[in-house]
Amino acid sequence: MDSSSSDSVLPVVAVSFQLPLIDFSDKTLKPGSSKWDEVKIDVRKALEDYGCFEASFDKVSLELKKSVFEAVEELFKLPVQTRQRNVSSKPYHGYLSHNLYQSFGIDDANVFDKVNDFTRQLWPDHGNKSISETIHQFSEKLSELEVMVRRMIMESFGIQRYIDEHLNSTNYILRLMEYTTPLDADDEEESKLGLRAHTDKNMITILHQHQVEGLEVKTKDEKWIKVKPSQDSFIVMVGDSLCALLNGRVFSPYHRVMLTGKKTRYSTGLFSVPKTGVTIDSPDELVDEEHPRLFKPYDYNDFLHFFSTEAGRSAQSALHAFAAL
Ligand SMILES: O=C(O)CCC(=O)C(=O)O
Ligand SMILES: [Fe+2]
Repeated sequence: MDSSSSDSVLPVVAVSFQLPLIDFSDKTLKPGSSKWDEVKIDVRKALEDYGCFEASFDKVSLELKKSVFEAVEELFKLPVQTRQRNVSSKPYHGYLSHNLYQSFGIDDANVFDKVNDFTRQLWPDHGNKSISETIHQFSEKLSELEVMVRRMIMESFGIQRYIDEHLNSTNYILRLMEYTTPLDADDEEESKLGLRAHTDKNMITILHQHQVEGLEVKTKDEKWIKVKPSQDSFIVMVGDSLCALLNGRVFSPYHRVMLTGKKTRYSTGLFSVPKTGVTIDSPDELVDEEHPRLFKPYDYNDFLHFFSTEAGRSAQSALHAFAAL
């Protein structure tokens, strides 16, 4: 979400790489269990080193993923005037379209009535019950993975006493994305930029790419790596606001989408986003001599607003330009 550019010129070629793969499907994975403590260590390490990891999570079944992408294809077949009826009171939360990219945005996609509001925007007479159910189920189940990751990371940094307050301070938006390469594209081998390099501005993002590759992530040592699509897993990624909340202890990586070939690419992203009026401020527990406070407290909406300005878009890091001390 929230694309900005760190690359003004087109990009160095990415190399294939396997991100840390962490299993969240174990039935004994409950707070307090030994499995939980084991996984927590891996989560923290991956988020410190890469700002992201691959998560296998079988609560979202293959069948449910299949239904989601059938729904996604159906939604993108709607006429453009209909797609544009997906609007939101929040900036950038509705239907978006630029160059090869377009996406729908569904606020509070883990709440059935809200998903119903979305399908009613597109089918005003009676919505679309089956699509609403599919999207709701997917988001609700996937949000369980997102909550586990946030619990683990907060426990791991010794700030568990803020967990409930923190979890209550966010809600979710689900984005359904389509990337199309024009049929008359001259060179099939040449990569085309589907989504410019950016860091996400929210807390945590959970991505899933359906069959067609394209997602690339920049490592701390500035190498671009390709994240292969996998039908069994999701990519969990840190956004700038989690980085700020944790006083820079985790890394929010630049990432982008590069398209090769002519296949249409579909992906989904579940974003946990601070609610309106929430201030992001790192707890004192995370500040000491070795870790001086890095960011001033900020209102998430002010940060987004800064990001929509030329200064925000052109900054190497919008978070640092906006909030660094
Ligand atoms: O389509 C993708 O895989 C990535 C999308 C993304 O980075 C975003 O929406 O912020
Ligand atoms: Fe993103």
